[in-house]
Amino acid sequence: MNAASDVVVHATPDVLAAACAARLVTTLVDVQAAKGSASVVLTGGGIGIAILEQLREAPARDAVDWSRLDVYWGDERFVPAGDAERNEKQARDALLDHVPVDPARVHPMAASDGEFGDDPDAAAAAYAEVLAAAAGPEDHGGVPTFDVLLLGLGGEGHTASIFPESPAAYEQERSVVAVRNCPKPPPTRISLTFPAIRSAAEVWITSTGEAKADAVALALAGAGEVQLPVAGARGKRRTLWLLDAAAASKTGLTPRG
Ligand SMILES: O=C(O)[C@H](O)[C@@H](O)[C@H](O)[C@H](O)COP(=O)(O)O
Repeated sequence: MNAASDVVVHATPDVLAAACAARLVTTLVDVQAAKGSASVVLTGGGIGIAILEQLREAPARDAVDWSRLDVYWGDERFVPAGDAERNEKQARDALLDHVPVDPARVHPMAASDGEFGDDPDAAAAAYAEVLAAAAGPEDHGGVPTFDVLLLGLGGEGHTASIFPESPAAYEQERSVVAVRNCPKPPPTRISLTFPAIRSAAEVWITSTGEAKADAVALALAGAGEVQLPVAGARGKRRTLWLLDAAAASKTGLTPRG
């Protein structure tokens, strides 16, 4: 864990989701003011989708110029497009279908009934090409410098779909990989790897609940990224942990105010 990690603790999951949504609005507005457009990488999972739902209802929501926002995913469940398990479907239901995003700037990972059929390796390679096409001369490794990359984490320390001791946890070359036999269903997924995650300017790790408290504490204490993948999630400029009191309960940190 790099020393530059910041940790913010909110009292409850609802306050956390609302505060993250507000933080996302102001961050994206600032980035768009500075460089004309912005990019965000979305995550699946309970808090990840709750943030999008709060963002949909946020009073300042439309301070963001949705037409100048590039949307990516950190991981995706490799299931049919209409499957309720799809992170893309959940994100569209929660937010993207309610704001005027430019469809050409929304980049979902392929579904298992899409153009690559039931071949997650081909789907992963295609997404790596999407990222490479979006990378600029100043970017490294064929991945754009995402402005904000959102992540969740599992109780055993997974993040995106990088699970402990899995092949993805050792991947240092490719930006996107297929992941099989995941302990968290559905079993087949597509995921950004650590090099891609670490291309982000800011990585925001969001988590709630006692079940995550050990993984949070271990990651902040410097655990290794193969055994505890969330420990390998860090941004080029900032790594921000956004937690509720329960997830932070073994860090000695408590909500302020
Ligand atoms: O597609 C996924 O499942 C997510 O990307 C995954 O990494 C998730 O963020 C964590 O498992 C936390 O999920 P919960 O917040 O629901 O515990």
